[in-house]
Amino acid sequence: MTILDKIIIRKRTEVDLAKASTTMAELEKKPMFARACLPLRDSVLDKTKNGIIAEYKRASPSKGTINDRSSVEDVVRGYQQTGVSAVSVLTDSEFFKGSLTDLVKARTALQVPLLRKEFIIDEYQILEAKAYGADIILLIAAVLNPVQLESLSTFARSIGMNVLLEVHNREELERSVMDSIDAIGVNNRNLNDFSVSLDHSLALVGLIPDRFIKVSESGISDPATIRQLRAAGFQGFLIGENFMKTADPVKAIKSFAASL
Ligand SMILES: O=C(O)c1ccccc1NCC(=O)[C@H](O)[C@H](O)COP(=O)(O)O
Repeated sequence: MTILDKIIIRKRTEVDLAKASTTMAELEKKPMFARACLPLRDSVLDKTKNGIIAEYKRASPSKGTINDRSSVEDVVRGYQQTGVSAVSVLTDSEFFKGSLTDLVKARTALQVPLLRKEFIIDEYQILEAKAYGADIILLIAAVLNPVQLESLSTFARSIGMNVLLEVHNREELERSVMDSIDAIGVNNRNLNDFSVSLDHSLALVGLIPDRFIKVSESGISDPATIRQLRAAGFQGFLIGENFMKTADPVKAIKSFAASL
């Protein structure tokens, strides 16, 4: 069984438990649910911003604990000060030590679009994302078939959320392109064996239709890589570990952004 299989099995249980404790109607009544989501496209294309989608990431299946000392608010505020286009917060607790509380803390500290980084398999999690302050949801082609993708992305759009579709190879991209998504992210990390290669982004960028925002995800650790990805056609760059693994993620992103 792969790590992705294990995550999805766990997710089904988590969603059932969450539904039993808070109804969808209750989520819709939460104060943050009523706010209008910030558009990812505008922020990524804003020339005064740097295209980085900076991630708050405490731990991961591939690396174990990355940083369990830095506060969410301090880190995301620091990210925002360096001109990032968006911030990503992992909300999975079992494998990434994240939470919906982290998401709310980030929302309260931020004015840029906020991504709920989660393994979404059910509309309930999309309502949760909005109720806890996210503007963007992630849908992963490796765990959702086209019918599920269409249904979840259409639902997210119907409540005003932005949709980032994540693919890892050509087959996933070709079966998943649809009008109900806003952005396509190519994950350089193979989620089954954790190997990372920029070649995935470079091979797929030319196949992504221009109407979608193009994002390269994972394993980005130096400004020269951003320049290479930009030249290849990417507009957004999702980076977590490179900043979070340092003692001071804000200092790390400041020096990274200064060299862009
Ligand atoms: O990061 C992992 O080990 C991982 C394992 C299994 C599923 C997802 C995983 N990561 C989620 C992400 O997509 C990354 O956190 C994100 O792209 C940032 O990557 P990085 O800059 O390499 O931290």
